[in-house]
Amino acid sequence: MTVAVDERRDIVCEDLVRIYTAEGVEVQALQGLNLRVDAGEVVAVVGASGSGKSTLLNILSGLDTPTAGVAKVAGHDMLTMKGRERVRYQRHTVGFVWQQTSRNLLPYLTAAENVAVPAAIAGRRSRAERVELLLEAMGVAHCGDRRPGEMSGGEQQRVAIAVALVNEPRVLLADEPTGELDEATSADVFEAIRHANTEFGVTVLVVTHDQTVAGHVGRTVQIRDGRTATEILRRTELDEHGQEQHIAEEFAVLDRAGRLQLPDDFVGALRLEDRVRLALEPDHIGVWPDEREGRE
Ligand SMILES: Nc1ncnc2c1ncn2[C@@H]1O[C@H](COP(=O)(O)OP(=O)(O)OP(=O)(O)O)[C@@H](O)[C@H]1O
Repeated sequence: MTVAVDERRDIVCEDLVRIYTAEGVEVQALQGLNLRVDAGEVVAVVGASGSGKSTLLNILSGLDTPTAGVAKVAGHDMLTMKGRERVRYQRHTVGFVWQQTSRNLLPYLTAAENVAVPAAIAGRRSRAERVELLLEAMGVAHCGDRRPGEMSGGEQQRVAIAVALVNEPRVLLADEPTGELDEATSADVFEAIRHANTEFGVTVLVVTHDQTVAGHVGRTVQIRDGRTATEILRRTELDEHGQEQHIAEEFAVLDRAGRLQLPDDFVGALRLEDRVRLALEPDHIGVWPDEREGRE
């Protein structure tokens, strides 16, 4: 039974911890993060600067090793993966898109050549057709013969997605893919990422501080202080007039130990601090401020 459940999960992080030690000072970048992404999902991890987003992506891409916990991508264990498995993993299992366009594309090659490079390294046949198909799918067929310096930032990132997809990865990881773009161009890039999911079936994890990503993905996970805090799930329903309604609902993440992090605005609205009163009701749990006498 457990195997069947794991096969559906392309990304599993359980109690993931990453501690950096710099000049004798410890920084806990990830403090027991929990995250699960099912095969075929598009999930965004959103958080403020310093919340641990890049640390998470570096671990999932096999560039960094966690200090403790579980991190698995498409069955590969990020804590134990070494040498040849790591190379195979980075070449075939995952595709990456980074914030800096210069990290995604080689400046002296055209878009088509950039897409062809990882395919050539992997020894793929029929490369030209695959390159053409991907540039077309990402809406940048017109950029095939241009070098990165001759394309807009948004076009470069869409070519970068094509590069990431060329070896048919199971998972696409994107770290701030719109960090250097304006809002309209960012929306195009997020749509291209979504299109990669619907057309090629790739599971997607986008890490960003850009809250507008929520409008483009099925699930947005909020990360705070190296932990996943709340989630927003989007779904589409038909109303009584047959019109599509987009519904976004916020959920708190409950970890395996039963810990729950309340959203900041809930805590602020009721001025909750230190201790709260709990009551188990038939279908919900009540949470109240601690208003015993003597408390301010
Ligand atoms: N190599 C490192 N050595 C020491 N501390 C680090 C290192 N990398 C990251 N950190 C610290 O870990 C924490 C999380 O950093 P991380 O880069 O993952 O955050 P982030 O959410 O990606 O931030 P940003 O959006 O600014 O890139 C921060 O406090 C950061 O200073």
